[in-house]
Amino acid sequence: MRVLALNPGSSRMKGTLVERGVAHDSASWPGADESSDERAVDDAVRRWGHPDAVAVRFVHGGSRARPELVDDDLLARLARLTPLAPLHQPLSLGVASAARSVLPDVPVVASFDTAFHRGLPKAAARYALPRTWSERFTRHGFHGLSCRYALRHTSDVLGVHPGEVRMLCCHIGSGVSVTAVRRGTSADTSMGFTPLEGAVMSTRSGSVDPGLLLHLLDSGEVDLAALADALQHRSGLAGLSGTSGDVREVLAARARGDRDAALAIDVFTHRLRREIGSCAMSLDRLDAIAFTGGVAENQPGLLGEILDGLAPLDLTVDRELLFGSGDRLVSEPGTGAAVLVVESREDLELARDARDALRP
Ligand SMILES: Nc1ncnc2c1ncn2[C@@H]1O[C@H](COP(=O)(O)OP(=O)(O)O)[C@@H](O)[C@H]1O
Ligand SMILES: CC(=O)OP(=O)(O)O
Ligand SMILES: [Mg+2]
Repeated sequence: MRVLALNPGSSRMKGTLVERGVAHDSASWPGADESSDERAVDDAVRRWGHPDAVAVRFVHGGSRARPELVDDDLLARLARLTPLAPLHQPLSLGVASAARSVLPDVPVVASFDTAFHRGLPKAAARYALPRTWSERFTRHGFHGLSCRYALRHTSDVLGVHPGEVRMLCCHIGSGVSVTAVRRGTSADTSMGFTPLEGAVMSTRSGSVDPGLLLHLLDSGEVDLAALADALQHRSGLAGLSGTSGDVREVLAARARGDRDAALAIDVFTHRLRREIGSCAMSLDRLDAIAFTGGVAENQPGLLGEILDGLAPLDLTVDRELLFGSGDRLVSEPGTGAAVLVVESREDLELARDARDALRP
């Protein structure tokens, strides 16, 4: 089966043609409005021909545990989740609709980041809110397709069944999250009801004292729309450094001696280590830590800074391997938890989901 896997990110849309589990070619297109979605799908078809299926990554699937075939009803239901993932959901809805109109005879399958975290124990999934809220508004977790691939890859490298691996998956891209994986599922994760919770991100704040948010609203400093805009688009590395939030720009500014950029990186790495430390406590032992996502894959220097601050985890990282390229084990063998850098292959997981969803 030839699957066109589409992964709309906040900065760009990535597409891959996957045939029988093997990625043939990938491309990316700038996002994102209706016409650019159609252009991207048109371009993918021109490059790679008609696929047998299209798979689209949706960050938020609510409580859905499995991929689903897209129809008008599903799109309408997923559109209701847009306020919970405003940087991502509209892009996925847009490109799924574009795929249906460009390829009317081809099935389109929606895959959900949230599905991997369906097994979150209640202790990790619940917020300590009044009962009527704590049952309705639970922690979902995101970057699930990325975690699933990282688990698959890590268990291959370690030579053990995925169900036996106790690991952390640290996804460091525009969005940043840490997930503890046990028995093949999520034991805890840093993102919550929305992909705004947890670590500091490119433009997202990550966790902020809810008391501060109440104060900002109550004091009239901002209204709800301005607060949402600030937390989603103008916080994180962008807010602290005064750049776009692209890690490359922040690191370049720090190298020029910019103090705001240096502080932004310090806050980013500090808060990420805190999430790593707290997720590690959900595991009875730590076999591996996998680092994945655009920043982890391309910025070994910054990854080294993060790893340098993880002394209590007793990791032994080989600097030469760290500064290598491609998927690699960067820890010294036989010295505690394995440390891996893994390319985020959400595209392969998307294709797998499409095959599963369409299997007769
Ligand atoms: N050499 C590089 N190439 C691409 N992205 C890079 C590179 N170095 C750092 N990055 C960072 O990776 C981020 C994108 O990561 P990615 O996982 O593709 O994010 P997303 O899927 O959320 O858009 C960019 O914000 C950028 O800061
Ligand atoms: C969930 C999320 O933040 O995804 P991304 O890193 O692709 O923006
Ligand atoms: Mg991504």
